[in-house]
Amino acid sequence: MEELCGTVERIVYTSPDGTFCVLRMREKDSGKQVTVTGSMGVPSQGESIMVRGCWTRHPRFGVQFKGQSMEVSKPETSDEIENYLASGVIEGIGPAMAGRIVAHFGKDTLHIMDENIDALLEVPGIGEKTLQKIAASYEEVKSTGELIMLLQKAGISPHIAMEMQKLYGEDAEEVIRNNPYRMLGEIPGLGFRDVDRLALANGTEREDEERIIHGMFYILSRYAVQGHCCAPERAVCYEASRMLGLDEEVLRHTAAEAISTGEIPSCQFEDMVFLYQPSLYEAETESVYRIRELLETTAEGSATLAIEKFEKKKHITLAPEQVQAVEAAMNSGMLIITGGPGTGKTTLIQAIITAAEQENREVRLMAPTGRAAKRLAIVTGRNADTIHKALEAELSDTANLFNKNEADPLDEDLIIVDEASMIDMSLFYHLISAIKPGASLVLVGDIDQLPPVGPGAPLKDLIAWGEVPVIRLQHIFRQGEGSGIIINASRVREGQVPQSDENGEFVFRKVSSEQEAFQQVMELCRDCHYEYDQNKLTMQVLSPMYKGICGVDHLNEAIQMAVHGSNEKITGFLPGDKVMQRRNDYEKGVYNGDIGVVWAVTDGKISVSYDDKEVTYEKEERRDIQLAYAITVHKSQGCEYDTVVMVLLPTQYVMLQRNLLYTGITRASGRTILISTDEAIAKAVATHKMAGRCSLFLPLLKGEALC
Ligand SMILES: Nc1ncnc2c1ncn2[C@@H]1O[C@H](COP(=O)(O)OP(=O)(O)OP(=O)(O)O)[C@@H](O)[C@H]1O
Repeated sequence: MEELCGTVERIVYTSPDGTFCVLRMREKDSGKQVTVTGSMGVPSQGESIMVRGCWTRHPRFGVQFKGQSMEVSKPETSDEIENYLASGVIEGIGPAMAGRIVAHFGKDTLHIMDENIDALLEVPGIGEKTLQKIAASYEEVKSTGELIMLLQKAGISPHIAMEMQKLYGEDAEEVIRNNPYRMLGEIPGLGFRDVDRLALANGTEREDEERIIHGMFYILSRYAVQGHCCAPERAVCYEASRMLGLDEEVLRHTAAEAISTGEIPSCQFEDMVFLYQPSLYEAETESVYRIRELLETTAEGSATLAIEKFEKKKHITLAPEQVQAVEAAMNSGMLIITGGPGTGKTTLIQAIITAAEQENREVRLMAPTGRAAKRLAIVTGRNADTIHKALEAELSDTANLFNKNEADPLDEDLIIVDEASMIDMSLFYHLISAIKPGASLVLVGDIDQLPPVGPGAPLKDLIAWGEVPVIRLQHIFRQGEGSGIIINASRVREGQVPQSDENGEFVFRKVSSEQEAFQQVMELCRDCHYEYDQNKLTMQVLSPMYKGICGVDHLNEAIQMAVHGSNEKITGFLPGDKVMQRRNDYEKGVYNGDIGVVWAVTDGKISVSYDDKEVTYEKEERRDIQLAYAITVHKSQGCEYDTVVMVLLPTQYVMLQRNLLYTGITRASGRTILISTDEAIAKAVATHKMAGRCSLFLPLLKGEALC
């Protein structure tokens, strides 16, 4: 073990649970910049830290210091103090002001601020008002000092101390000593492992019941990240016993009690007990009741006239299954329409809208992602929202609130949701809870695509149940442009290897190595003049994974260098970079998956031009965007591009699945170029079984599970 001291210059990456980070640190002794990684909590930019750990060599990123634990120390030298003040930790002091203060007081700055903060008035630019702001904020920072020390011993960032101070005030320390696990879900960014370390260091017993129960919920949350709604009790107890360092018997005993009191929700199926996180339990069990209610709704509407009107207007004749779908949408409480690209789903949505309006029924259109909602709005010429927006969701790190719900449902009589295969169990529950009595729901999707990112696969389960009317669209209507892609999509769906077509709409470029695949992608980018804005937005490179030579991270790095003609890796964003929004931001009006081009980077602010608006990101918001020259197939779900370049390689073996290949190649409307090996494609088309998702939604619908 070595100790490394220095100042944090940049936080490069923080894991979503706030435990792991990658940072650049200016080492105190050598003055060199070093990369530090590790699960040791996340410090703030500008802070002085001491990290214990060892040097390692990362295959791609080179030499790094792998930290095991970290302590944040009070800044001492003038530079350290300036960095600390410039980090924004104290309200009213930014980088320029920090420079002026330290230029005036040098390394006595913090001492002077402790003893006589009024002296700051001597610094040019600080008047009474600013002084008051700084003094109040500094007082707060100081009063959290002890708390910071307490947290630091458990390797937790000082930022968490501020959050705790805000929420619990002077009771913060008491919470740590007497009820630490309540902080989970109350303090954003604090994960179970952090709280557990803190709790154990402050007197919580290893066998403490709260510790065991929250430990089990943590294990269940890890299952949820992998797509599972619940998990077998035995598996959860086994994993929790290992994680908590306790005997499995102790775990089982506590679990049995918590299950009997309902503290840990559970269901029984085929002689096995399955455990849930409370929100997913509610979602699976309550959805079953809501679906039964929906199925009891029998609207009585006629579609005949509307169909005739629609056919005349569009100059087409609806196929029998399309007619059946319009009629079913008018007469049932719930309907599922599934079909691949070009099978007439959008046409059907339009026909259903015409029929509903003929019956004076108000329609609401939605989709799970902002991109999909936008596309739906364009093709139907009507307003379409994300499901979250329609349900007036207020999302935060610690809670999700849906203002449209059973008590205050949506006003419309017919809710049509496109891309429904992307809806996870929780969102599905909130959606059907917000449908008013007597209203109907039509879910439209392509069941052969990837399952939702979140836990569960409700559309698939509902189809498998067999009680909800399902219309399967099989006939491919789209001819001409893009049909080569559709034919190959059908081949993949049926387990056959795709083939290049004559029109060049679907090109299968066979390669024999990862390196060759990488070169092909780079050549294509060059040939397609990927550096020009126009082409950047119409062509999209897709890869199944982030890691590897042909992973999204490396491709983005390489394409960014090529676009800017640089021989060195570029850090951050430059004007001209293609970027993607990573979360829904309703205030800015940009959504997860929206793609734009950076047009200016000034004072750390990044201005991005999206197709219909321009958005500026403050320095601290830069994590909301990422380079998007290449994106994952999962991220591309619900999107459509002119040209798609997709790589699929044997090294990405966990991702070699039929539905992933299918989803990737069907993202293009004009041209798909697939870069792969015979071996990888053969494996992908043959791997049909979705990685199993643990959920009792289907048995619950069938009445086979007991809760
Ligand atoms: N009954 C029909 N007769 C003739 N053409 C049809 C019929 N239904 C749909 N089409 C045409 O087929 C094409 C594809 O239909 P549509 O866009 O509705 O399919 P889709 O399933 O929504 O496809 P995608 O998912 O790729 O957007 C359109 O040009 C549409 O006008």
